[in-house]
Amino acid sequence: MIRAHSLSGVPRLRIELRSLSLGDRAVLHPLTLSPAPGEWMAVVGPNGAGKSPLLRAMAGLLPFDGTLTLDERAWSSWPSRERAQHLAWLGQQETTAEDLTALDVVMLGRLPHQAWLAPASDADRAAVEQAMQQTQSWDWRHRPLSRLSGGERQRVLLARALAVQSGLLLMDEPLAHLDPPHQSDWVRLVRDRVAQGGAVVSVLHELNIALQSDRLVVMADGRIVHQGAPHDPATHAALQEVFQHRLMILQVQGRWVALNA
Ligand SMILES: Nc1ncnc2c1ncn2[C@@H]1O[C@H](COP(=O)(O)OP(=O)(O)OP(=O)(O)O)[C@@H](O)[C@H]1O
Repeated sequence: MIRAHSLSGVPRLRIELRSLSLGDRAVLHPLTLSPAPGEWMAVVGPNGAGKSPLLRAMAGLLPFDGTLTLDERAWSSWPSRERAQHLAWLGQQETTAEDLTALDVVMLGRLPHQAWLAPASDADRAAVEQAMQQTQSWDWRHRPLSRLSGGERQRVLLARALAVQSGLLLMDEPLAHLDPPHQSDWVRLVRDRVAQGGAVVSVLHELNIALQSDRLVVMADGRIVHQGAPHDPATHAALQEVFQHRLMILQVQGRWVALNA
């Protein structure tokens, strides 16, 4: 596998949230979260727990009552271009211009690095090729997004996020549509990112993948009910609790796995 661009000066992201409302409903309640450089954090919990709103708030995409800081400086006071260089986002069911080719879509990830209306540089082209090779999407780079399968499309959108070469990578259900080998590739990509000093936060429904992260953030009813390592019995207890004791958490060949009970 091609190694990721080496990351330096990864800023510390921190959210201190008092509440977040959608419409007239408070869907998140007081919480604090701060992914560390060199850490992969997996946010898990049942449907409707508030995982997506939390991630969107951390990416500066949803307003909330509280503070969001990068290196202890208010998110809103950072120039938008610098924010976009530091933080890459992969959302759920993202729509983008479907008639763009896969290559053009991934090149959008380089916008934060390009001067206004400037053509792509050699560094931009290299970053795009690297990201597309990493996600095995390079071979169909000239195909429009509308003519790709769900998993192929997801890999292009993942490549776009990787091409930013940001220190912070936030991904909401990144494994949607990915088959098991590509899920394993995704784990390797994330591991590579954090080995370079990056911070990765992912919302995951795949508990077996989440159990390979550095820290599980377990949510229920708009709150973080536990944060801990995958091997920690307290983490297993929290997972059992939020999933109504309908899991079996076992160790198989040195790895923790969750099975439906
Ligand atoms: N537009 C909206 N207006 C009001 N409430 C909403 C809206 N969107 C979501 N909610 C509510 O916000 C809460 C959090 O929902 P959300 O789907 O974002 O959580 P989640 O943990 O990401 O769930 P899932 O695993 O189903 O993706 C739920 O109670 C949901 O009903």
